[in-house]
Amino acid sequence: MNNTSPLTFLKGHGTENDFVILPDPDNAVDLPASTVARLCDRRAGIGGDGLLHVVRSAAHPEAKAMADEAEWFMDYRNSDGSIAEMCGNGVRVFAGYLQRAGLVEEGDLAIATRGGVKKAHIAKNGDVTVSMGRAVLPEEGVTVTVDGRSWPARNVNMGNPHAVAFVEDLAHAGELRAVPPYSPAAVYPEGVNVEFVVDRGPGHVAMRVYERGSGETRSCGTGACAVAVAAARRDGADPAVTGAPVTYTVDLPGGTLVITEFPDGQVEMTGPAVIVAEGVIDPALLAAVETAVA
Ligand SMILES: N[C@@H](CCC[C@H](N)C(=O)O)C(=O)O
Repeated sequence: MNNTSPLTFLKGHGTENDFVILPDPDNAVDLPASTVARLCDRRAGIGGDGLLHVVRSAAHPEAKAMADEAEWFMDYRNSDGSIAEMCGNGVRVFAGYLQRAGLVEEGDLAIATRGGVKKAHIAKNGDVTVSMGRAVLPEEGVTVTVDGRSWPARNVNMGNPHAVAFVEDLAHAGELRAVPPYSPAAVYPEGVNVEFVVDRGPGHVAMRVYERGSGETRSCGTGACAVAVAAARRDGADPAVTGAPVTYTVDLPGGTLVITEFPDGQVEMTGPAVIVAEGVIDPALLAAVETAVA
C-alpha cells in the first residue's frame, strides 16, 4: 500500500536510546528499509536510533502465533532500516507508549517481539521492568578491534547477538560511528552489537555500545543485559549454580539500567521509558522516499 495519508508518530527514549514510534494497529503502513532510514534520519527525518512499529499481533504475519499471549507486537527496526530480533530499551518505551495511549494499564503486560513474548511491568513512577529471557553464552571466543587495538570478548546472545569486551578505559573504544568494530564474520554472520565495559565497583560497571544497524548509541538494553551476564561469569558468579540472584548496575552514556539474573536463568532489566513528543508525518516525506527508490 502507498502511504498517502498523514501518519501520527511519537518520539520516545529509554536512557537516551531514542525511537520513532509509529502506531499502526492494523499493519497498514508500508515500511521498507528506505522509509525507516528516512524517518530515523536526524537531519532529513524525525531522528532516532531505531523505530518501534506498533502493530496488533493478530495483524502481523510474524506475530500472529503470539496473539493469544500478547495483543501488541513490537516490530523493531534499526535506524538503517534493518530488522533486529529484540530491543531492550525499545520494549520499555513500547510499554510506556501503550500506557500513554490508554491501550494498557499500569502493572503487568505482555509484548510480542521477534525474540518471543516478553513479560513487562509498568511501575507507578513509569519505570518498566522486563523479563528479557535467558542469555546464551556460546563457548567460542571472539575478538573486538578498534583503531588497531584488540580485546578478547565474550559472545552473549540475548535474542540478538553481542560481543562484550572488558577494556581498561572506555575512551579506547574510540570513534565508533566512523569505524565499526570487527569480529569474525563466521561467528556473527548477521552482524553484532559490541559492548566496551569498565568496572566501577562491586556489581557496578559502565559501558559504551556500538549497535548493529545504528552505530554508537547512548544506551542498549539487550547490551546491558549481555554485559551484566558476562561480568557475572567473569566474577565467578552463576545464579544457576549458587541459587542466588546476581544484580549489576550498568551505567551508560544516557543513563543507568539495573540488571538481575535469576537462578532459572531469566534476566530482568529495569529502567525508564520516556515519551517526549507526538506529531504528524507529512505524506510528502514518505512519497519522496518511495519516488527516490522507485
Ligand atoms: N538498542 C537496542 C538494541 C537494538 C537492536 C540491535 N541494534 C541489533 O541489531 O541487534 C536495545 O536497547 O536492546
